[in-house]
Amino acid sequence: MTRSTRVNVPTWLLHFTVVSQRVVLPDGLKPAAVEIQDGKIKSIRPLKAQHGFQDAGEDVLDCGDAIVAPGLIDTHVHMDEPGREHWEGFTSGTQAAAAGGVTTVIDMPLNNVPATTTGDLLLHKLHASQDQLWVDVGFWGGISPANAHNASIIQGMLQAGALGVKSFMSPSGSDFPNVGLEDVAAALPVLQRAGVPYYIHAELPDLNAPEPKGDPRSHNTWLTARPDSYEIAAQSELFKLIAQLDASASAPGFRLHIAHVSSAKALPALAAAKRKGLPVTAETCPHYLTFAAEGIPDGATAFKCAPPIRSAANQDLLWAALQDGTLDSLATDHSPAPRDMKSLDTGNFLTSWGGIAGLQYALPATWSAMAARGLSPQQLSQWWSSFPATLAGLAGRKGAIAVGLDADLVVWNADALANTTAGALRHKHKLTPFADQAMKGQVQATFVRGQLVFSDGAAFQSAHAMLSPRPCGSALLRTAL
Ligand SMILES: NC(=O)N[C@H]1NC(=O)NC1=O
Ligand SMILES: [Zn+2]
Ligand SMILES: [Zn+2]
Repeated sequence: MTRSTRVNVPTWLLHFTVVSQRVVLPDGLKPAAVEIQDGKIKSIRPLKAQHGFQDAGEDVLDCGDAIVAPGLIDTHVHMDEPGREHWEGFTSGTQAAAAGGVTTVIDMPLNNVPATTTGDLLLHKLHASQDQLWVDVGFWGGISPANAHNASIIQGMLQAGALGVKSFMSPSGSDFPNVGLEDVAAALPVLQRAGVPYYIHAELPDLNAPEPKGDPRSHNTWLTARPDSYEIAAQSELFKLIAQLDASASAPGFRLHIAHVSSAKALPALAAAKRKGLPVTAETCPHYLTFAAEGIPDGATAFKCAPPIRSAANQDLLWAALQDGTLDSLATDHSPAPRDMKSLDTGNFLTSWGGIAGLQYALPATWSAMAARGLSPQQLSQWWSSFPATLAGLAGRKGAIAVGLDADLVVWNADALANTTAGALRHKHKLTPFADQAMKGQVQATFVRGQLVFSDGAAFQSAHAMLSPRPCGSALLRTAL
């Protein structure tokens, strides 16, 4: 299959060498010269730190001490198009990604309308995305009670190019019905045989829970409405289902992936499931790692998301779980909405849209907190590029700086502050809890398959790396990889 929206840029624009004293390579942070041709990494040569790069015959983009890393792969983004492009949309969403050093996003099957639950609806979304993509974009299909029991519809989504599928176990807040355990159980063997991930929003609500009490302007009221027990219960039920599968029937690439783990209390069972060898992985998000419930002001609904942001003590345990491998990756769950849906006039956490806009700030939010903990840029690339590429089935093509892979690169300064003013923000809506935060990790340039899609000032533009004049991202379809 060759279905693709790739735009061909003349190859003479795409032969140059990126040089830096700090390139994130699979075996460490090193001085290196990365040669790019035809959108791929053609060669990687070591550099002597004290000498710099000297080869008169090559077009060199010298990044000095800036970090050159694999572009980030955000596997959890709601672009909301078609149908809710007034919430975000592919143009603003992928421009924000580019400005944030995110070179690939995988779009969720909701909150676009209708939700992406058939192959035809995926093609409809693909059509809507045409000529709007500034970074590469893949798609998850959606599993709801309406298609979970129909293997040919699920296979149809995969044949149309979905990289895997996604379900909610609690109401999604939009028009994508949540599944029950019987639906998950029906879909799992189909996904297992197909070798694709099953991404799950794992909160299992207690249907007998009383209506939330307390001041609706207090984040604490929202927190008590979405207790840790919802995450614990959902994961526990999922692990039981996964354990019942015939492991020998799993094609490579199949796994259950737990979206946005917020509760540290769910981590011991997750770690135990992994120790048993169950095909389970999990992510958390920058907002859970950088904000704490104690610090959320009354009425500040920009912070509302599900599962909710929990305590500072909980946050420390999420960091520990990332470091010990219980959590595998990071993703933003970028889920913006128009201002009026965030109940800013009343500050009511119970009526506000649940969803945080953070796509453009993935790198600085993560890095600021990592730098404070003494963690390394390689570690950031593991959580933001390497594992996400594996999850999305893109590991042979993206997620590392290695010969033969797509030249998806982010050049970033580890010490400079990111510009977090509204003027620099490319999201369609400027409401974000990261607004005006002092965060280290300034993205200086972003390359998607060798094409410059973002440059902070003129420093990284040259005759050989000119800012792309038009959307040059591709749709990443499973059937065309
Ligand atoms: N519908 C939707 O995007 N929901 C997301 N928002 C959020 O805070 N958690 C989600 O799963
Ligand atoms: Zn979710
Ligand atoms: Zn989401």
